[in-house]
Amino acid sequence: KLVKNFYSSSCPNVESIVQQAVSTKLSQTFTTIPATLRLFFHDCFVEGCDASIMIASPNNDAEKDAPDNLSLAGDGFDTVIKAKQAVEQACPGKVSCADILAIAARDVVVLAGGPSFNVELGRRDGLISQASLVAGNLPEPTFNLNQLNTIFAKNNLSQNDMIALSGAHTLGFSHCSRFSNRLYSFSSSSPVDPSLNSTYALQLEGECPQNVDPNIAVTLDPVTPQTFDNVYYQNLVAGKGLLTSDQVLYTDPTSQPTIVDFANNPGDFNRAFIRAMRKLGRVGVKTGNDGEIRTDCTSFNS
Ligand code: HEM
Ligand SMILES: [Ca+2]
Ligand SMILES: [Ca+2]
Repeated sequence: KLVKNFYSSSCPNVESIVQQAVSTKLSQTFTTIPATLRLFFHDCFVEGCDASIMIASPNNDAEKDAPDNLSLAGDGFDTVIKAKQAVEQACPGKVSCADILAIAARDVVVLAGGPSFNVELGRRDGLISQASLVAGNLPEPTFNLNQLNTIFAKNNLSQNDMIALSGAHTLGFSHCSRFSNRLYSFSSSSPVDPSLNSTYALQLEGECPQNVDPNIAVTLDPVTPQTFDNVYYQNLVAGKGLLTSDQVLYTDPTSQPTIVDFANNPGDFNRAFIRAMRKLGRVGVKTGNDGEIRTDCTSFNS
């Protein structure tokens, strides 16, 4: 079981050390924020929140090498690596990479203007990281509501949690390939997804022309891409959800009332997001003598 003050005697300053490292990294690049938040999510959904995502393999067969993880921005990994190095200076061998990632994910939300919250700690680092274990465990941007609910339910997260966590798309970018079907090949009768706001669709066609350079990415929240706020939900109400999996949360009548609530009441969103982040942080955790405390987040202790 995780607890808030897990390191109060073994590494009392861990949270301020991590926060300092995250701030320094942020002063170098804004991508620190969305990259770290997404990294936490992808870690927790595969083998639990155990920093399995951090392992680097010389054979490119670790979790991070799986197709679903190739678009994770390097700055998220770098944030955790830097924070771990700073923590090791103060308290060598005490704090897991999994906990450092959980703290850093909270810190980036706060640094982007989002709500602050306590992070439960005591996770141990996993001993497994395999690319082959990723497929089927992460949601795809083409998922409908049922598919989203099913994959989140496997991780003890409710529809409400799933909707709140999707609010992370208030920050960051998506490559054109993840949604271009909505612009050019939606259906035989309508190449453009009719749930897309038509002005927004034209804007996206401008940013993502057919056969665009695969490195081009556009903001997930076209209005406030650098601020953690509830504008993501206001966008969905306006037909400005970038991914199918975003827009479906408003289109589907089952989830629409929650979207309208979060769009109108930022306090409701913030409370739901905090609760969901805590629950996400408990997924599949190893505690006690399970796993290990890695010295270097990118490799198992030998
Ligand atoms: C609900 C199901 C979800 C789906 C289908 C999904 C899918 C995606 C996709 C396709 C991208 C764009 C990747 C790229 O092309 O580079 C993305 C980006 C992102 N996702 Fe999600 N995601 C989901 C949930 C989440 C959750 C729960 C979080 C965190 C709590 C999250 C955080 C992010 C962030 C911050 C970015 C921007 C990354 C960056 O700019 O580097 N997503 N997501
Ligand atoms: Ca993991
Ligand atoms: Ca925003």
